[in-house]
Amino acid sequence: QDAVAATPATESVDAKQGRLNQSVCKWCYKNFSLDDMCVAASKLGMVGIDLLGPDDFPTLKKHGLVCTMVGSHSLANGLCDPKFHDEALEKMNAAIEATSAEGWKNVICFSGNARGIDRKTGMKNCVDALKKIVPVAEAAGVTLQMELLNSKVNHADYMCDNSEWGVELVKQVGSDNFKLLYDIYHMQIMEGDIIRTIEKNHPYYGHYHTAGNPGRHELDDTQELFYPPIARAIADTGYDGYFAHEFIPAGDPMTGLQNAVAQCIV
Ligand SMILES: O=C(O)C(=O)CO
Repeated sequence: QDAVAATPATESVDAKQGRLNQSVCKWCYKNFSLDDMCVAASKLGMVGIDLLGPDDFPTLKKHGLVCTMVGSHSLANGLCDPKFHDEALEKMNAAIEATSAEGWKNVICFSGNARGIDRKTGMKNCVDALKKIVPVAEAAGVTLQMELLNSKVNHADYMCDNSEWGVELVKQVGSDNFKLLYDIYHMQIMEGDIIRTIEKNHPYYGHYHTAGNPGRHELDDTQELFYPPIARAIADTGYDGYFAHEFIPAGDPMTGLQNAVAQCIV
């Protein structure tokens, strides 16, 4: 059977059989309650759900799941622009506290949009903000993760839109508690060369997101990324963080999720 072909609904899929700790983003399943998503994630052997906040934590815990990436500040109003520093840092602080209280690991952050700020100045602004908050994250045992997003299709003007800029930022911040969220869909759009890039930069990547490209839908054979070897390459780096699916289902949502999980059991 082809690796991307649909797994028969009768066949059970258990992510725990593979090396990657799989997770899923709730925002892609707007018609499902969090309770229903937790049931589905547990059934597929996933360890948790991405991009939620403290109000959602009791539901996750009821199902024995973790929040694999906790939300914080706005994506467009981020750390490259000093006018958003106070608001972003306040939200990151609160997210770090809530995450650490559960013994969980990750809080997301964003460069935000450039709004005319050049990349060198934007990096300095990000470093200034991160140097203030990274000690808080270190003390809490939490990793802040800046997401790499495409600025071509979905997030025009977003500054942290390529690995080279992101990796340089991680080097300048210089803490194990600040890494990049490497979104495979977004980076396929911006730079491609996915497996080689992961092999080269994996120490700087602390979290992964998936989706098919083009379209940001299922990891099926209508799109160009072949996920089994990508997942294998990530596992082969010795990665022990989380690997979260973040595609918007075009077909039956739970069939698509089951197929995605099955392909990434490596
Ligand atoms: O909003 C997006 O495009 C994201 O990938 C957030 O994780």
